[in-house]
Amino acid sequence: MTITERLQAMQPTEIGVPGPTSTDMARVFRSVRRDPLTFLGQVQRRYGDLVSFPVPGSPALLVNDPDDVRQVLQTGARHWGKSTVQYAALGRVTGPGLLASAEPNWIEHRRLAAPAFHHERLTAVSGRVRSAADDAMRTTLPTDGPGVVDVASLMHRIGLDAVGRALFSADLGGHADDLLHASSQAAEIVVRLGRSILPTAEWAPTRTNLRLRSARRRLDTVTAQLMAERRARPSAPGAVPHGDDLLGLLLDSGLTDREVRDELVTMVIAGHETVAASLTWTLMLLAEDRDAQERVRDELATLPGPVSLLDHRDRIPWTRAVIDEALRLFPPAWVVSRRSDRDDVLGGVEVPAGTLAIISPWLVHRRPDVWSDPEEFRPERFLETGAGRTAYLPFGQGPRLCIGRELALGEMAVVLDRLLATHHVGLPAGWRRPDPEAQVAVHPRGGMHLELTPLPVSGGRRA
Ligand code: HEM
Repeated sequence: MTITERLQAMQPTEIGVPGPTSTDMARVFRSVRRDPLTFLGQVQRRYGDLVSFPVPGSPALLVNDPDDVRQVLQTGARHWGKSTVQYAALGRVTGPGLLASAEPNWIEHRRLAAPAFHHERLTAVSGRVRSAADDAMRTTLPTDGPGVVDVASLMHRIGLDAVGRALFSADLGGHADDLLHASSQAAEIVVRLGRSILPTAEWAPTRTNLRLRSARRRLDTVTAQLMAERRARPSAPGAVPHGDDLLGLLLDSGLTDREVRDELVTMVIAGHETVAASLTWTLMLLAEDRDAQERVRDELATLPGPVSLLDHRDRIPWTRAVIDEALRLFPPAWVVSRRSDRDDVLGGVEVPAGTLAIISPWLVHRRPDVWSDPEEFRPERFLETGAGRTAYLPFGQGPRLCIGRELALGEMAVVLDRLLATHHVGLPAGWRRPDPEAQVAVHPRGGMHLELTPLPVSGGRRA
């Protein structure tokens, strides 16, 4: 590339879409990095449904209109791939695992992993998820009077353990601290890399690169141990050689150890932070709305036994509506991105190949033209048929829809069941909602400290 070509490539491509100028961006640069959610909301309000950012080279667009979102993620998905800074940063931790990978690897890996998320499999592992919740709560929840608990940290532990037990049939107890620490460190670096305007060479001995390398090494060690332990386990006569959970399926699939490692790390990162964040916000909303909380408790108490991973589908409509509404207000995956490999049309504007589309479920879920009183917690809206569904994508849309969706919804119902059966969730004195902080998922800044009060033990309480 000549110097002139390079200079030209540094200029934003002008396609006639409004948006902030380079000067505007320079002025708000620091606050954007600290609080991207507020910034995205502001630019949407100011410039509308298609907003252009002044980045060098191909256009970068914030895409808000539900029809355009569908075009990128679903209808035109074949031409909107994942070669974006966001997924390149993630790929530095997960490798080309399911979440970060592009075709053709992706489709083969998705097919291999799918049976681990089938309904029969989820029914079979419901008890394990329940035990993960019970074990973590037993040591954390107050037993003789109200106590303030950081439910964000509790939900993290449960989320990680549940992924381990459901997908790797492993009690991650021995590895949990290491995995939690390494995956949160890796996630934090991924976020930093994803927001950086200047790419750093991977080999450069920068502080970020060194920390990333150390987190990756620890993830490598734990996943290698999980694989070795499984290979050493004698298989039952007539059974699938390495077991029918995700780890077994991957080991029997002919993938290399590196590929299996990438999928395991992907599931740990994609599967525990998101569920933990969703549960944390759900508990906050229920603490703020005592009637909604009582209604969940009453509904769950009508079931003849403990909730299973599939009950959210049709047996507990109110609890499911609460979960759906919490995911609308606080979608943990607050941004997804795609890059086009051919010209397309968004919002009536021709966009060239190479365009970056940034989609924020956080914004789409708060559209006043689709959702009435969008900032209000109103689970009833999800009991009305089809309400707002065209502008609802906590798990994404189209072919790259979250593979863990059913597991996640099931886990949320199971954890709510276990916690609300024994404790009332309330607001501590001097309560102030924590600010949402956009990391890999949207977390409450500084944790979520709620007051948990043991309920009087009733004779009819379910086991
Ligand atoms: C409430 C919890 C969860 C939320 C909100 C969530 C959200 C999402 C979203 C929005 C995507 C699409 C990303 C994109 O289109 O670029 C996605 C993909 C994915 N999620 Fe989840 N997720 C959750 C739980 C889980 C769980 C429990 C697992 C597994 C244990 C998981 C594994 C994945 C994987 C592997 C992908 C990539 C799928 C593919 O591209 O084929 N997620 N998730």
